[in-house]
Amino acid sequence: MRAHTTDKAMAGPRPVVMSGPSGAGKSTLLKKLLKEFNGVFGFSVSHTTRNPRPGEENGKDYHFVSREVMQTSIAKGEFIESAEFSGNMYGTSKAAVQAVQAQNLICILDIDMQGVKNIKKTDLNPIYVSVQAPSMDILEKRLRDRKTESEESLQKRLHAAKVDVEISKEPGLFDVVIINDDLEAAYGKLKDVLLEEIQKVRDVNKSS
Ligand SMILES: Nc1ncnc2c1ncn2[C@@H]1O[C@H](COP(=O)(O)OP(=O)(O)OP(=O)(O)O)[C@@H](O)[C@H]1O
Ligand SMILES: Nc1nc2c(ncn2[C@@H]2O[C@H](COP(=O)(O)O)[C@@H](O)[C@H]2O)c(=O)[nH]1
Repeated sequence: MRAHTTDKAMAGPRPVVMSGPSGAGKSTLLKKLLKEFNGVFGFSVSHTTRNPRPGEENGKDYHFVSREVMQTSIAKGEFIESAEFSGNMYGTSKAAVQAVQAQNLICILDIDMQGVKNIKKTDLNPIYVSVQAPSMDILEKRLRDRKTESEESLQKRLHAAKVDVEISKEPGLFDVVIINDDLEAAYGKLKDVLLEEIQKVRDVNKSS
């Protein structure tokens, strides 16, 4: 895609983009962050055309929609970015980001590499974090053990992961690249990167 400039109404604390290969551990890390820093972060709920996994909730994990609905919304200019990934559409709506920023929370976007490139063309100005697995073998094991993908989807995701690993080395693309080997160590690094922004939100909340 296709990137659109965000509206002025979307101004607020600096958002955070979490990217990296499928299976690297983005959701695991951001769930820990949302739990520990309740009232500081808010998740930008993306739209997708893929089917929900067991346990996923419509409106919480994703807005699960048909391709037709998503294409129509994109054509109406309702999305900041969208991408085709592993045979499905994914996208960040303006409303998803606005809903978080309206609450003065740090908005977290979990998006793929195409999304990163497209967000770079907007005025969102996030902190860019890449989460990587220690190796392709470990990534494959994590994805297989998660038991969410068909063999076809898994192969597509591993192919996209190889591309992601190479592109993420591009100087200046990410503010930080976190190798998610030991989960607690990776989480510690993530918190270090976001500490200044977390403190800003806490200070604003204290004085209001
Ligand atoms: N440090 C870690 N050590 C071992 N397993 C991990 C670690 N981090 C995450 N995992 C496991 O790896 C699997 C993939 O993690 P997760 O679903 O968070 O990845 P993801 O990057 O969000 O993937 P996707 O982009 O497909 O949503 C999960 O089963 C998770 O429990
Ligand atoms: N460009 C975008 N990518 C997104 C968005 N929401 C999620 N994603 C990325 O898709 C893959 C696969 O996710 P999964 O939930 O099917 O495993 C992963 O890399 C996500 O980061 C989005 O709105 N835009």
